[in-house]
Amino acid sequence: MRRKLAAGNWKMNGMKASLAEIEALAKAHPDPACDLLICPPATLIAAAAEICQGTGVKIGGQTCHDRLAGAHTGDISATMLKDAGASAVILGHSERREDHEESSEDVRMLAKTAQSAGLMTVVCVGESLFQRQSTNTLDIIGAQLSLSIPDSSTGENLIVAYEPIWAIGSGLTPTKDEIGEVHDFMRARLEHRFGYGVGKSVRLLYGGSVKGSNAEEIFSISNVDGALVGGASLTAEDFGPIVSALEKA
Ligand SMILES: O=C(CO)COP(=O)(O)O
Repeated sequence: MRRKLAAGNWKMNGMKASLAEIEALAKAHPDPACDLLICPPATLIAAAAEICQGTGVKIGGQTCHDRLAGAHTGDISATMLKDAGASAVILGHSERREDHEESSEDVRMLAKTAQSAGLMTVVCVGESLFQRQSTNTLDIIGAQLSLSIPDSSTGENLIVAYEPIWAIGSGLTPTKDEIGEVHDFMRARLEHRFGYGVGKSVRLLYGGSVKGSNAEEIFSISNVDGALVGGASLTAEDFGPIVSALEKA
């Protein structure tokens, strides 16, 4: 049985004062029936990890470099994330694929390095609106999956997040059938590539305008093992109802 996961991606949001939200989340869910992960900006990782020690909340990074150390000004390595107390890292988010021109091949290198450093990797895939309207979405997702995910992946070090780019921060969400179609397809692809056991154990998250009001419906979809939440993960008040819906799913 895959343990469900509610993950929050704070993106470039959050100051020291925002650590109170993580503390409140941990307090509100002292013994959560699902895994909880918050990925704050890098500046808050060490302090957040300290606060979360002994709680059900884990802390993650939002990206890392494909080398573990060296002359790379401004970058952060997987081992640094680990050293700061992170146990996971989001890789290949569409905002990084676009803003930093990260290709799927780049994402695979990052994931390979992060996995070798002992981090859980949350690899993001998703189609643009243009791709959904003009081509076969499953072809896009299939190509991203095969190119972005390293062979070193297992059920313990890989999570895949399906985030349709047009649903991120837009208030738009795909229909239940559309999400189900992509998640069933991703499950079949992973089983085909890694074998039934590993393919079955990789958790698949949906991301894109998840809120307290639509969480229950999204979590009822087959092969949706949780969510990667942006805006609604920034406060305990908004994230709490999503966590509660997942605990009940
Ligand atoms: O990009 C996302 C999470 O990584 C989703 O963001 P929103 O939940 O704000 O749409």
